[in-house]
Amino acid sequence: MQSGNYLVGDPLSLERIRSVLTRLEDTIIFGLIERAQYAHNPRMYQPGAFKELQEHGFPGSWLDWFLKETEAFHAKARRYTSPDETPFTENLPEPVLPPLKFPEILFPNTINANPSILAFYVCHIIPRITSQATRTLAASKRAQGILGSAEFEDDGNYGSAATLDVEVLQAVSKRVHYGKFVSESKFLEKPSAFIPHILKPNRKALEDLITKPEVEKRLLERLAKKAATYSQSLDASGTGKIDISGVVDLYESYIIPLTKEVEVEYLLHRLDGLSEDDIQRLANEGSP
Ligand SMILES: O=C(O)C(=O)C[C@]1(C(=O)O)C=C[C@@H](O)C=C1
Repeated sequence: MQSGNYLVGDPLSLERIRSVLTRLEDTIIFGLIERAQYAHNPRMYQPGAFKELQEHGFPGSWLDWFLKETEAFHAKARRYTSPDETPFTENLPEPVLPPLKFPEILFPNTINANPSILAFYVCHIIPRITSQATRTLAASKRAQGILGSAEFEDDGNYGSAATLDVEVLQAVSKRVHYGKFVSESKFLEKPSAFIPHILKPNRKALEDLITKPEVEKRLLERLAKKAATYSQSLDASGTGKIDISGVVDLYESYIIPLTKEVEVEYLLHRLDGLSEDDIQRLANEGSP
């Protein structure tokens, strides 16, 4: 897998976790650059827009269908038995192989941010990153004397575009849900700092504890550099193929805030079902 082997190394070292997040940046940026070659193709995201799918008994959108089919196949190869993978769809088939034994690193939880990821991707990211491809298509259609804005938005490459959408969504999902590992690592570093705000739930205090402004600042700077570099090296014309501020905004407005939401949500449930003695023991662990 492109983003590291979950079974290798200390899974709770913050350094290791951040290196996984950094590698996922590359996967996400490359995926977006590839997706931006194609037009927006809005009908891919509208439930019922393809009568062919409805005829096959599938009521969702073209993208929903791609997610369902891709995840069904990956589930059989036991992708979703791994604690760092979260599917977008439900009722997936059982793996054909016996389960792998994963070390129990995370506190049991049911956090799933995928509905929010899918919504912001479809409503904000896709229209923004494809606007350049749409403009190019519009110019070429205009040169051929074809007018009408619907034409500009749709290049008919539904299979290629949806394949890339699924890849980007899976990478973003993995990245955001890695917030659980970040939280576990930070919690175990100093349980006594978190426990009072979990027992008397205080989201703001927990968010302040997990927030590292200097890490976020470095990340956004690195991201702008990477997007500019990769975009140029992939584009023969040298004009750059992706809206760089769009990539930075994706992280600043959606990916980082959602990762933090996952971190806080995870912490709020970190003591569920533990006895007072267990909690006391945890609280004493981080103390001198
Ligand atoms: O690296 C961390 O400590 C994280 O919690 C991850 C992350 C991020 O999403 O990149 C989120 C919150 C922090 O403010 C910094 C970075």
